[in-house]
Amino acid sequence: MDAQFWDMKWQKNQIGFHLSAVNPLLVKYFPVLELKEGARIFVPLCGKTLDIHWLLQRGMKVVGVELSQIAVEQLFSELGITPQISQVASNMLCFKAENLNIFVGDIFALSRALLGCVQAIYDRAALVALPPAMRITYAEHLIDISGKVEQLLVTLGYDQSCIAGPPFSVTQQDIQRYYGADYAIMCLDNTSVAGGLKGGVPATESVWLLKPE
Ligand SMILES: C[S@@+](CC[C@H](N)C(=O)[O-])C[C@H]1O[C@@H](n2cnc3c(N)ncnc32)[C@H](O)[C@@H]1O
Repeated sequence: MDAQFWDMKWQKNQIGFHLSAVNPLLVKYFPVLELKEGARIFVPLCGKTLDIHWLLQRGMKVVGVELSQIAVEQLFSELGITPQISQVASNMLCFKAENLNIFVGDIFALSRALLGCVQAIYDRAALVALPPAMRITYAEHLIDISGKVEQLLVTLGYDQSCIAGPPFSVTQQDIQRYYGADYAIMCLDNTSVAGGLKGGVPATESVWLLKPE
């Protein structure tokens, strides 16, 4: 899954991962993060998720990173906000508005200095969008640039032999391997995906709270 793969998805509007409503799991479990109004939350691989609208309405400051400029332009357009756009690194733009910074580029090119201070991470369809070989690097990079803040993580579990990802199946053992050395990992929810994944493959959506240790 390289940049070209995701660019094509956005160009062809093949964005089945994009929910047409705020993720109910975010609404249900956001309070466990115990964030104060004005806290800054990082949404990696953010697409144009409506969850960002909801977080802003909750008084959060949101910072995201997304490869596709199409996605980010649509995000701001749907928010009804005109961003200020600046080139913040040779391979990174920043779309900026009040309480909202979205970096357009590869998360692996996002530094701690660019990201700035964040109090929490909300990962929905980010870890599971990455193939197994990239996930350890992603988890280490996320910890490195965020300073190991708490995470609300949403994953999918299913029989990977039935369909190819993304989204990829991520097990509890995987999460333990990626994050177990740095976080206490609590499973908050396991819910069957209604209708299954891509043509009905039974799948479970899980919510995890990762608390820094
Ligand atoms: C499965 S989608 C999820 C989007 C969003 N989190 C949501 O819930 O709708 C994954 C997104 O990550 C973006 N992406 C993939 N690899 C990336 C990378 N290395 N850096 C930044 N964004 C990336 C893709 O363009 C895509 O929009």
